[in-house]
Amino acid sequence: MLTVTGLNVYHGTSQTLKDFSLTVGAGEVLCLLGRNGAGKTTALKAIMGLLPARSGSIKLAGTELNALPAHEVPRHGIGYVPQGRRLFSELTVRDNLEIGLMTRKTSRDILEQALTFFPRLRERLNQVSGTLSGGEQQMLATARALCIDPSVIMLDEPTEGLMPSMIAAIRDVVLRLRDQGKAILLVEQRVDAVLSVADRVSFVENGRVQATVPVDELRGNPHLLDRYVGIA
Ligand SMILES: Nc1ncnc2c1ncn2[C@@H]1O[C@H](COP(=O)(O)OP(=O)(O)OP(=O)(O)O)[C@@H](O)[C@H]1O
Repeated sequence: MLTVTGLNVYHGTSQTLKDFSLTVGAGEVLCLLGRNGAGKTTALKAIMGLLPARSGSIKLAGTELNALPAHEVPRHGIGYVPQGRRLFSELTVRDNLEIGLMTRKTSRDILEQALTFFPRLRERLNQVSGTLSGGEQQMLATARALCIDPSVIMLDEPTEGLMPSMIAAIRDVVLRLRDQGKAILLVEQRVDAVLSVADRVSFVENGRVQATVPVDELRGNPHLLDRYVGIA
């Protein structure tokens, strides 16, 4: 469904993505795992058109997205939950979700569907989003991404700083979305979280995907974790 091929991205003269390639299918969770600075966030930003790629291809269901202006990319059905959530913190929960709806002019039914995943948000629609707990803010950022009715959802470290019960709640949502046939691209540092949610894992090192393995294979090969993330 989403196929990224040979992406090259620079920050100034420094090359941060080198021939970066991945593919994630409908009903699949692909996790990007790698050390700090490996290029995981850069990859998601480049897919969203937030960073220009000098070369390479980003295809969603056969449509080329590379070089589209950033505001066009979500309209093709890629939902993005950035690291740090990037909510409009002065606005209410409802307003943040409305902005999601406006992005792709999706119907109110989609908002209702998104809220079925997050009953806590439904109870707090009129609350100013900056006053939500960290876990609730993560839920809102995810719900906002769902408001564009995406076929692909990309989440950048969604469990960062959350307590275990919230981490479990986010994992359950990711698995339910996968079971609904969404393609999910997840950047996640916590190996336990990766093992519990991923179908396949792509190891990112120095701006490249060095290896992609099914998660079952990873369980039997702790040396891969040691090599690419320094933990076994
Ligand atoms: N705006 C920028 N200007 C210059 N260099 C940048 C910029 N943003 C990122 N980089 C560099 O690009 C490289 C990849 O960064 P990126 O944030 O993609 O890594 P990451 O794998 O997501 O790391 P982390 O796990 O720490 O979030 C790093 O060396 C980083 O310093």
